[in-house]
Amino acid sequence: MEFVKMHGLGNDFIVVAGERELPEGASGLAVQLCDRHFGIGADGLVYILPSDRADFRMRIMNPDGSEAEQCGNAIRCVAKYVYDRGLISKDTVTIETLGAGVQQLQIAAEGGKAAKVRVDMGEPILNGLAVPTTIDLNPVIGHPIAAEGRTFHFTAVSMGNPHCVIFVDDAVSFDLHKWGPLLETHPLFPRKTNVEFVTVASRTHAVMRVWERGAGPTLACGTGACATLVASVLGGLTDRTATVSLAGGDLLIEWSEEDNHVYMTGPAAEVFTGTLA
Ligand SMILES: N[C@@H](CCC[C@H](N)C(=O)O)C(=O)O
Repeated sequence: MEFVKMHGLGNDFIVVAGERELPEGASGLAVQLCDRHFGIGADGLVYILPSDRADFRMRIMNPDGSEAEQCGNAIRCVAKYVYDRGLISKDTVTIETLGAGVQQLQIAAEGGKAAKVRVDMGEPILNGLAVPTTIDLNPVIGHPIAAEGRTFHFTAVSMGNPHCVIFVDDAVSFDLHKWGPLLETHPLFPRKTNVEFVTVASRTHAVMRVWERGAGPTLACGTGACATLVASVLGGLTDRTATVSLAGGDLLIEWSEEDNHVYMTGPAAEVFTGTLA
């Protein structure tokens, strides 16, 4: 099996192309290959597949073997993979996702290789039951969530996958490893959730740290950055365009008033290629 190791701001993936469908056993393979000691090591196993609705289709498995509906950093890597290998002859590409429909991506190249990608991430889902949470409100803003004697307040956003956004005094020093897993598996989120801890620095800048569903702490989360911007706008904390700073670097996020879509711009990088015996 040929693979390419890629990343978006340090959120890293094993990317496999050439299959027609998600292979049986992909879940077990993700657990094995994503392991950082006994495998290749990655935050996800990504398959690039043919689509009858778009140029390509993406499926992504988390390191715990669960399948995610969408991944903002992986979709930029998929665009880079197909652009750099000449699988598309234009600087736009459409990619079908499991949970966020078909997305349009615009590639900015440097020296013939994709360097940055702007992704139309679609409309955020704010209906509590649709995120999904167990809360029948639309939207769910500043709702209490209690764990181990502490109560946080969260905004629920789905970008195809669920996010629980919590504003804190200092996202960088926040105890992600303690609270992340408790909130990821909280009963308010029936399909578990990604958890973002956010500090707003200015109207155009938020700092975020993420605990990802099925993956734990990662250096960046594209859908999480989109959910962060949406929650910040809903809370009146930022403008509709802002930079979200993650441990691995910055993403520019825009929530358009015109079409209600969220647009994410950021880099994608290839690290090495390999063959699995
Ligand atoms: N890193 C991602 C999100 C990957 C999926 C997530 N762990 C989930 O289960 O929803 C991103 O960049 O969006």
